[in-house]
Amino acid sequence: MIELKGISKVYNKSKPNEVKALQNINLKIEAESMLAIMGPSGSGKSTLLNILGCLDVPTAGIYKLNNQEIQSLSQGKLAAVRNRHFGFVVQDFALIEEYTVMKNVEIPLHYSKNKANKKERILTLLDTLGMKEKASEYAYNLSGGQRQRVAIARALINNPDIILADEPTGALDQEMGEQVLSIFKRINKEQNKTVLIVTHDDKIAKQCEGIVNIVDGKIY
Ligand SMILES: Nc1ncnc2c1ncn2[C@@H]1O[C@H](COP(=O)(O)OP(=O)(O)OP(=O)(O)O)[C@@H](O)[C@H]1O
Repeated sequence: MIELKGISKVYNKSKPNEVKALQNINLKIEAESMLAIMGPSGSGKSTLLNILGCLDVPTAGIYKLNNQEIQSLSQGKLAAVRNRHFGFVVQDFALIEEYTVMKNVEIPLHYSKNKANKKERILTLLDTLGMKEKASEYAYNLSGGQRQRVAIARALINNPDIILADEPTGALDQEMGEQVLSIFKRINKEQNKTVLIVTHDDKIAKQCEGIVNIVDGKIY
């Protein structure tokens, strides 16, 4: 499903502060797999996730998604690929605090053509994540684990086939982290979504099907 060939990313190219964040990355990710991406701080994990999720483009190399080369698409076409295929979850949840749960999950639908049965779809999704009864609650009244469930619902509302999660359990205690991981496992197994999780936590990584190790911008 995903194939990276010779992907490199250089920030501030040819300037004194040039950083080679990724160097000659070759990686194949099968559809419906669940992988952890691990590596020391600054090793290039977020850069890789941003390129995979079409939030950024590589400096060199080929990125094929479902056999289509996407590394040199225009910004507009890249955004369309991103909206159609990817859902994002981040460490600090990135919810709008003064919005209700319902309104937070609705945000990606503003950019989607498929607005049919909006309320029903959101409630069904919240139900599968154990958050239906909190639909009218404001984000600022939720616990960390509940916030991450809402963020996961928001990532899923457009029915993407790939979930990219950057340290999704990093702001949660062990128990909440385990619960959130079990949600990702369920999404992977029951909804057949590909799940890629950046994590520093060995316990989380061990529960994935495979681990991509990055050191100094290279995969080992
Ligand atoms: N926008 C940017 N401009 C310049 N340099 C950047 C930029 N983003 C990241 N970098 C640099 O690229 C390298 C890789 O950063 P990246 O954030 O991908 O690492 P990471 O493994 O995700 O780190 P962490 O675990 O600390 O989040 C680092 O040296 C970082 O300082």
